[in-house]
Amino acid sequence: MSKKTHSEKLPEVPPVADLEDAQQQAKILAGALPYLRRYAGDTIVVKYGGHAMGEGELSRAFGYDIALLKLVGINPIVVHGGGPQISAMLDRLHIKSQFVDGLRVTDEAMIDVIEMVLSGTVNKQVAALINHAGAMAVGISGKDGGLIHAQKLLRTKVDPQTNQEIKVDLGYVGYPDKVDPRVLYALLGSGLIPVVAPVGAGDSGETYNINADTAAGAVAGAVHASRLLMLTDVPGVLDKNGRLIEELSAEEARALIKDGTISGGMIPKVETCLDAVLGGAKAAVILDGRIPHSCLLELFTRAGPGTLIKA
Ligand SMILES: Nc1ncnc2c1ncn2[C@@H]1O[C@H](COP(=O)(O)OP(=O)(O)O)[C@@H](O)[C@H]1O
Ligand SMILES: CC(=O)N[C@@H](CCC(=O)OP(=O)(O)O)C(=O)O
Repeated sequence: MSKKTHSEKLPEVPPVADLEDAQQQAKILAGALPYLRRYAGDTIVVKYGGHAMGEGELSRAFGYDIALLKLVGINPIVVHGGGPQISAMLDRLHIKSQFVDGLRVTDEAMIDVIEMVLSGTVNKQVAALINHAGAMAVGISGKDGGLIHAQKLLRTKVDPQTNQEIKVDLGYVGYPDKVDPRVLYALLGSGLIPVVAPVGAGDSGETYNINADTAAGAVAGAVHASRLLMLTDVPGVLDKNGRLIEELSAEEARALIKDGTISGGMIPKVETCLDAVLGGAKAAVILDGRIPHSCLLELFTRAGPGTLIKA
């Protein structure tokens, strides 16, 4: 029987064409040194949005980025979404979705399907991407280890006809009112990378569907993450003319939500970033997850490609 070496299990390393290429690679690695030092030992929460989950090369690059962070001494925690994947499954079951301010109204028939897609299919796919890159990721849901305790989210809206506030019932949509990070520390302490599905449990053990941005922000706060990276399918927050806004203060962000420039799924994303930075995170960034290696570009180069939200 042939003896299996450790290196046989590692993912393929791209071939280096010649010395010039090798020197270029070495230069890039050396250039990353100040950043490696800056983040050594830090916890970084990465929100991997359903729209950012590309096919093939792109998702492989994401898995490599997260594995690399771990291997250089950073503690990454991934909180993933799965909105488009949920919609596809609900469509197959002929169940219609309705959204209020970017949140999916979730009735009793939908919550089981949503939990199945998020904690089952998507969670395992994301963990597998990281495992394939040579690190060890463990997929859990917010219900595991009592990580995310949730409460029903209550929303009100102003009725344009009567100008009165009306209650909007979003069903089993929850918000994380308590996060117990012990299970995350246990995994991180064992050299593992937690991959978290955004569902939580209520007082009676009922399941709540939590917007993944909100879940990521709550996790980032609970572990005092130094950074929150939000990967999505646009270059960042865009202005009225579709141009990228590179930096946003809390005040500017609120004004853009109010005047409708920021709408739909971008609202919980920006609100989460604001909560994170106002709650003590050093920075929160909304990034284009369609750019390969966007996490590495953001953390280890000057060319941070998205919108930085500051307090
Ligand atoms: N001002 C804005 N800048 C960028 N995107 C915006 C803006 N307002 C609304 N959006 C929408 O928000 C979407 C991102 O949110 P969402 O669909 O929930 O993504 P994800 O699945 O990554 O969480 C974008 O695809 C875009 O359609
Ligand atoms: C309440 C609510 O809207 N939950 C989201 C959970 C998934 C999610 O947020 O996924 P993305 O990050 O890919 O958008 C949903 O049902 O789509």
